[in-house]
Formats: sequence, C-alpha cells, structure tokens
Amino acid sequence: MKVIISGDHAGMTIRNEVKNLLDEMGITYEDSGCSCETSVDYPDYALPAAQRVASGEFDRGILICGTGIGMSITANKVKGIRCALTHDVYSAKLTRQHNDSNMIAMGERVIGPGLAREIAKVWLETDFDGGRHANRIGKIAEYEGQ
Ligand SMILES: O=C(CO)[C@H](O)[C@H](O)[C@H](O)COP(=O)(O)O
Repeated sequence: MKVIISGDHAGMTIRNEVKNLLDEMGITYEDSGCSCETSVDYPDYALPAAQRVASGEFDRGILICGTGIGMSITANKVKGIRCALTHDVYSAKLTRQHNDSNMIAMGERVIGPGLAREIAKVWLETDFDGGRHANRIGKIAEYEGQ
C-alpha cells in the first residue's frame, strides 16, 4: 500500500506521529504537506493530495490540519475521493468497512497524537466489506459520472 500524507501548519504534531506509525508499519508514504514555517491555506495541500489518490498514484491519503474539516471538504470535491473526517476509532473502522474511504482527515485542535495514531492504524488495517456497501458506493460514483 502507498500512502500520501499531507497537512497544513495546524497539524504538524499529528502529521509527525502518523509518519512514525507508517514507518513502524513498513508502509511506503510521501509527505506532501507544508513545511509550515508560516501559516498556509489548506486547499493548497488537500487538493493535490486528493488528486494523487484519485489518479491511482497512491492507494490512500491522510490529511491533518486544525479541525480536519476544511481538508475533508476540499478532498471530497475531487471525483473518486471518499474522505472521512475521523476523530474516533469506531468511525475509522466503519468508514473502511462500509464506505471504502480512500482518505481520512483529522484535526490536531480536536484530538491528541495518541488517538490520531490509533485511528490511522485501524483505518489502514481494515478492509472494505463490499456487498450492499458496494452498491451504495456505486450510487455515489454514478452521481459523479464515473
Ligand atoms: O479546517 C481546517 C483545514 O481543514 C483547519 O482547521 C485549518 O487548519 C485552520 O482553519 C487554520 O486556522 P489558522 O487560524 O489559520 O491557524
């Protein structure tokens, strides 16, 4: 699995924590987030990351900012992206099983690095259930014109 991780100036600590996790799990990743000496605009980081997941260059994407909300809104504008805002482990698991989410977003002003790591871990390890959920995702794709 290849993962792209990105984020703005408000998510540096969690971004680094998740990168440690990816290293420990032996997962190949690219960090396309800001270097963040100054304040930046999250769409400039969320959009390219989402496009690179949608194109198939990366299998999954993880976005980190202050709340996760702006980055998830942005990523979901890209055709083929199912980005879930996840601040608990249960949702992280279910969004893989039911939504086949290919991206998640988390907010460093909402949760701490320990929880973010657990969320990312379960999300990376959980498979899509398919079945009735595939039909539902198919309806989203149909709307997108895929
Ligand atoms: O929603 C957001 C991006 O997805 C964020 O929470 C931003 O990180 C946040 O808006 C940045 O706020 P700041 O006051 O400019 O640091």
